[in-house]
Amino acid sequence: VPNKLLTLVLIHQNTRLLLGMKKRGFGVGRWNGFGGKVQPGETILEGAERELLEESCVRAPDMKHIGRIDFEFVGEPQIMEVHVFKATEFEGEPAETEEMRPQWFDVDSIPFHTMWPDDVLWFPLMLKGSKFKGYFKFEGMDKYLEYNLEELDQS
Ligand SMILES: CN1CCN(c2cc(NC3CC3)nc(N)n2)CC1
Repeated sequence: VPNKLLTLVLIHQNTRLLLGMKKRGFGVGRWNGFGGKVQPGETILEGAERELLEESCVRAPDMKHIGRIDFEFVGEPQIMEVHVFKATEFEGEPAETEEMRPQWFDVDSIPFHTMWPDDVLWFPLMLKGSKFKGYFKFEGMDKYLEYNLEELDQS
């Protein structure tokens, strides 16, 4: 079964990080970056740009691909392949949409208790500018059984 291609965009400006409260669908009730499914005929980057605009009303032309995390769920054959992007600049004003309610957080007070449980493990890599590759095996929505995370050489 081919992987499900998904995107996740974080906007990290100095000491603040833009997150959105997911208002419906997968991950509802958790703070996260912005993203969604990659559509046929678009690149992963185009998908990330499209979802960011749809979900937050901002554009981030400088977004860079910084990582990939594969998520397996016990009992589910399709792996979720999440491509993570980070941007520092953005155009427009973050605004609430049907999907997301945006809010700025200080990087020292990220609400990990109301986020996906994997985030506390890889957000530090994202914040310090590392490139990374990860794998998590989840059982249900709140627990992972296994994981690995590696920082990749930037050289
Ligand atoms: C389109 N979205 C983007 C974000 N994404 C996830 C998933 C995730 N953990 C996986 C166990 C679910 N953790 C974060 N931070 N984001 C799922 C798909």
